[in-house]
Amino acid sequence: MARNIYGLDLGTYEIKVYDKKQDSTWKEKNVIAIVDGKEILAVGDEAYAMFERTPGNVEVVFPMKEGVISRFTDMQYLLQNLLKKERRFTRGSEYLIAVPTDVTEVEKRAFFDLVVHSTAKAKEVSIVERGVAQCIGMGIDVRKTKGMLIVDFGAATTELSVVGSGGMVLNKMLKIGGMTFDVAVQNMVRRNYDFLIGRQTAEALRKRFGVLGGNGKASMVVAGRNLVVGVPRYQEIPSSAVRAAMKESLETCTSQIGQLIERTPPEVARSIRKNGICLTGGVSRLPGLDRYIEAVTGYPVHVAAKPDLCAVEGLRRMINSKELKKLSYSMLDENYRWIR
Ligand SMILES: Nc1ncnc2c1ncn2[C@@H]1O[C@H](COP(=O)(O)OP(=O)(O)OP(=O)(O)O)[C@@H](O)[C@H]1O
Repeated sequence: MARNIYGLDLGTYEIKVYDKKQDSTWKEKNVIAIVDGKEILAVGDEAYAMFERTPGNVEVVFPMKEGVISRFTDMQYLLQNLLKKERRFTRGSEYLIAVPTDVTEVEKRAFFDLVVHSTAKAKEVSIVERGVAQCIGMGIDVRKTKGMLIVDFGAATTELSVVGSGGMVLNKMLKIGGMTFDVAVQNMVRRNYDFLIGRQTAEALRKRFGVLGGNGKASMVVAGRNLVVGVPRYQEIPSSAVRAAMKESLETCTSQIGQLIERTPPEVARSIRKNGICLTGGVSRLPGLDRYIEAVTGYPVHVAAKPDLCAVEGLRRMINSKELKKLSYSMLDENYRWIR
């Protein structure tokens, strides 16, 4: 069978894949369900549907943690199964992988090993900084732009990338993301209401209320367990409490954005002021997040169309353009060095 080319954006929460042969993009949850510590029960969206609903002998695991692969074998199994699942998978294919910049060489190398040392038997593996892929995904000519600041609000990380003149100028990865907000909301509900809710309920609360907007008096009734009487109950949670729970993490993000801009060379910073800050990643869909960042930083803020698919869209464009492909690095190349 002729070789295929896959574009992979491996996120802590969701895997996004571009398949050149099918010319299609798909995404699935980066989750695996394991029975008795060894047998695989389900992968992807199917496994996520079991999250927090399984019996004691079934473990639902996220094989990536804070943007990097933490359970290599599980991740390898998961990816291979997702690629094969009802899709015409081609062994010995080519891979273009979007990787975070602010991680160690060993952590980057794991993305390479994932497809080379597996039954996928990749023939060629190239990588590109995720910030650069996202810039391309937004239709920006990275070779010509003098300065762009991309803030990728993911599930477990927020990656700040200053891109200019065809490459990465500055980059910083924060260990804050949608899951951090979910845990903060869960803790707030437990502390203020003696009430236990699951992560998916916390996620639903923050997605509904966001950061700004509305009349501030909205509330939502959620199911959970009352910790005083120890039985399942319903509890009304006001939007103000949810927003207060996310405040500290949001402030850390905006202060880090400010610090990165301060470290940016003046010429590049001037372009950022003109172009504004671009928000990508699933969490940038939070209602009011763009206006909040705009108010705190004083910079114009835009949210990318389909923000969670921005990087994989960039990979699609790179795979289909010889010129753009030059912005990636082959990991099989002896001269490969991540930082030029
Ligand atoms: N409409 C929405 N409102 C708010 N948050 C959302 C919305 N849709 C998705 N999210 C959040 O986006 C996150 C997933 O985004 P994304 O796919 O960019 O992350 P990821 O790439 O898997 O993670 P990371 O980049 O940290 O490794 C989840 O935390 C999810 O709750």
